[in-house]
Amino acid sequence: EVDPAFVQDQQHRPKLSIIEAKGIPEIDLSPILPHAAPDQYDIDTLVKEIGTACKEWGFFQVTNHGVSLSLRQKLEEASRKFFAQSLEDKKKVGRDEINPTGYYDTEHTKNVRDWKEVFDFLSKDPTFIPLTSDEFDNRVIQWSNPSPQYPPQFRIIIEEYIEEMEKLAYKLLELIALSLGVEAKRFEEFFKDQTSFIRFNHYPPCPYPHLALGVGRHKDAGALTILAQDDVGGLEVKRKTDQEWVLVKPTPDAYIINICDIIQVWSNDVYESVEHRVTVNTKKDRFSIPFFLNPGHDAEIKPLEELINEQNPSKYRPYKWGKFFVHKIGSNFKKQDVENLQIYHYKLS
Ligand SMILES: O=C(O)CCC(=O)C(=O)O
Ligand SMILES: [Fe+2]
Repeated sequence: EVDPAFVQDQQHRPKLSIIEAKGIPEIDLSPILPHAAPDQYDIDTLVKEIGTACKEWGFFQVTNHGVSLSLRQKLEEASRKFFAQSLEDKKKVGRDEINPTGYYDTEHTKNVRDWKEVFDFLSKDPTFIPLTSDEFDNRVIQWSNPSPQYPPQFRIIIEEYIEEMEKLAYKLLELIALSLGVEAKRFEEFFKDQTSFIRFNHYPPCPYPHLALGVGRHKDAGALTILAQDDVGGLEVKRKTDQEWVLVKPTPDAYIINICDIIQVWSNDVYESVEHRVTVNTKKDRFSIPFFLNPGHDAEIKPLEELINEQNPSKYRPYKWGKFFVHKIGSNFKKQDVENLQIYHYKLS
């Protein structure tokens, strides 16, 4: 018998026939590789491509991104070894309500349990974060990273990989800023005390792929996500043109990039954070590794002044990233009776 905690409402259950998202743009980043001689024409073309992808899909894949393939393979190998341990060993680096980093297997998305297990690791150790989501509570606490004992070197490999993710994320942010017509470094200031983290996902085979999801439909709350998926497939994106769920076909060595809620707000809805989800299958384990680029907890998020005017007024009321983040994390940790906080709750009507 399937545990009802995992069962999706009828209208959110996956279809068995899948549409392949051939349309998801694949973007070659070689014009901005460190050794590339900068050619203004190539860079302008790249910026246009990124702008179109952000507008039409909210998702794209990048190749020639400069991240070492052997480092990625080392990390993927370490992730498999970590999850292959006994539950008891994994729980030695388990998450709790005080320090929500490390291992856990009970995440909920929109109050339905996800068919997966996870290991989270922060970019910055310590990371400063508000104690509560109450806007009048000024107390700040520190989160720190777990110290996994197995596989050996796991921590060092993760730290090395995170450095690469940050470099790629900043390059992408510059291209996105240019595509919106603002200064390349416009977003830099928000990331001084960043709250970014990397997540290791393991989706075990599931006997009820028609009822459960690896991750239920959701939008990512931060600025930008850089995802490495393996060759199994399962990530689906809600296509903007017709609201159909389409599969993001695995491309070896490419990264999947998606615009998250904060860029949606900064751009005043020129770009949108797109819904996605992960389906599971009865036979294969699937592994993925998203890097979530998040600003400092104190960053105030609102549409960029350069993009609003009398004809095009701000569509959002400002919010503090840390408060939003803490609220979200609390609701993913356990099932709640109320609707979770979503970015549209900040929309001005
Ligand atoms: O596993 C995947 O492909 C995507 C996971 C995801 O969307 C998330 O962790 O936010
Ligand atoms: Fe996601």
